Amino acid sequence: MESTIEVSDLHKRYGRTVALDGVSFTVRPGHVTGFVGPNGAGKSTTMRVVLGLAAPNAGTALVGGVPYRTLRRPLTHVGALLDAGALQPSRSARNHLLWLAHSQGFAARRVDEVLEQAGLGEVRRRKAGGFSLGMRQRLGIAAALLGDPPVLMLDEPFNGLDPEGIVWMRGLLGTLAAEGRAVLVSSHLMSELQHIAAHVVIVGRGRVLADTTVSELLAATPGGSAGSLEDAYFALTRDAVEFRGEVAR
Ligand SMILES: Nc1ncnc2c1ncn2[C@@H]1O[C@H](COP(=O)(O)OP(=O)(O)OP(=O)(O)O)[C@@H](O)[C@H]1O
Repeated sequence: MESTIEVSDLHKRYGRTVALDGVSFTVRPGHVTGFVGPNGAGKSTTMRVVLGLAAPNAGTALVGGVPYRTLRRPLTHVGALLDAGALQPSRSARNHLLWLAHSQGFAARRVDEVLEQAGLGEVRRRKAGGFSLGMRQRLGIAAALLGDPPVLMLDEPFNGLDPEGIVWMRGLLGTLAAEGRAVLVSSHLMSELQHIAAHVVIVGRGRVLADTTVSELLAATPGGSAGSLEDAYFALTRDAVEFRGEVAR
């Protein structure tokens, strides 16, 4: 199976709100692709469409060349972190993952492996409801890794992580990409993405503003390769900001 996410001319409306207005891009294996844009640009909607959680009004979204809903054991194809809060608070971290693993026919041994990989080995029996946001993010990552998928799609994985967690996440994303996986990561933290992403897709108001390598993007920005991804981002999104105050500098 190809390790790719391909979205093609996606359109999505919520009532009178246009969330996606013709979004197309491909996420390829072997590197981290950063997915960035102002609040309301359409990043989460795109990810939800890829996972079949939202139906587009037009366009297609494929994982490994096929629609998500046709995948027989989806967690072995794509691991996703969309909403780290979406868990049953009274379940322990381990039971949360066991429940997921059971639904897809994975062995309990795999649950313990991903708990260790996510740095949750010591708290595996604690109730997830008492977890900090950073620990929930780690649990979400463990769930995403459960099926050893060739494609990963992570919405704001750095949210709530402490400095040690940020360094850990950076290393993990790099490793997953180096293993040949396709890794799509949305983040508002440009400095983090500059560390880890080789490719970037920038969206604004439901449209793709740039789909390029980070080095090409920097070369085309005033300041050149010495500049920052943040400067390139602001130059591109200046006119596409929904809530201007939030990115004004
Ligand atoms: N379920 C929904 N019902 C109504 N409108 C929605 C819904 N989901 C998203 N939208 C709207 O669609 C647009 C795109 O939202 P989306 O959450 O995809 O943006 P985003 O880029 O992920 O933003 P953020 O950076 O704030 O997470 C916004 O205007 C948002 O208000």
